[in-house]
Amino acid sequence: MEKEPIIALDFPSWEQTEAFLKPFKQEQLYVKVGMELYLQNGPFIIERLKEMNHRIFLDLKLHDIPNTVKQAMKGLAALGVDMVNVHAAGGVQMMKAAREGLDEGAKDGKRPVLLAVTQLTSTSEEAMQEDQLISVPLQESVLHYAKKAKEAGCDGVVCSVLEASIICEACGEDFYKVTPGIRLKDGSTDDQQRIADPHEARKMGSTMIVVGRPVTKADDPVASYHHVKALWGGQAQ
Ligand SMILES: O=C(O)c1cc(=O)[nH]c(=O)n1[C@@H]1O[C@H](COP(=O)(O)O)[C@@H](O)[C@H]1O
Repeated sequence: MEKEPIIALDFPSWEQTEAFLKPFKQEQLYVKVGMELYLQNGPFIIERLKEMNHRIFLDLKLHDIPNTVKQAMKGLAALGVDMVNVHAAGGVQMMKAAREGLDEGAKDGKRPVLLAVTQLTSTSEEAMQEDQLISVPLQESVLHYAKKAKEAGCDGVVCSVLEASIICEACGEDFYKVTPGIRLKDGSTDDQQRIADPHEARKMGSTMIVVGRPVTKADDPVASYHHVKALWGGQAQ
């Protein structure tokens, strides 16, 4: 279990990202750069965050034909980020290709951790069945994707806290269960459907939690981050 919650830096510009990070002073963080920030600013963002010694999950959720994903992953590995992801729905061949790309592009022999997104935490069982024409229960779909991700050589999955324990049983404790959809009991759920608080995440076997708006939109983001971290670490109720 990672001690640091991953903070989703869902901002449009470096200026806003820097302003958010400033009150954290010298604290070393684990941050997530997603589509919003990366696609508008590019690799420059990664360089800046690395200079600040933060660990980086580059969340671009690749989903394309195997060769395209392999070549893209080669480039992402060369950026020296710590973790990347693909959509498991791209299939076993695509996930294998992602892993090959990372192995080939790895910097100093250290490749990023590879995760596969199962069912997005914003997806309810009802929406999955209707939009994707999947008739099995959502947990079964998530578990199926987790097994396929393991078979393809991924290090773990992105799932909700609600599926972490069944994945643990099927794929082992060391297989990463990275869980977004983290909400505090008194907060808003926003567009998330499968949510849990940091304390529940720890009990259910998440390896890492990803938290965005409950921290980034809080009146006092540093205090909110430390509250989340204490709940996650079991130092608060
Ligand atoms: O891959 C992800 O990081 C991800 C997968 C998923 O199923 N659900 C999910 O919310 N995320 C990301 O996790 C973050 C959650 O942010 P908040 O909902 O603001 O806490 C966002 O940056 C999402 O892009």
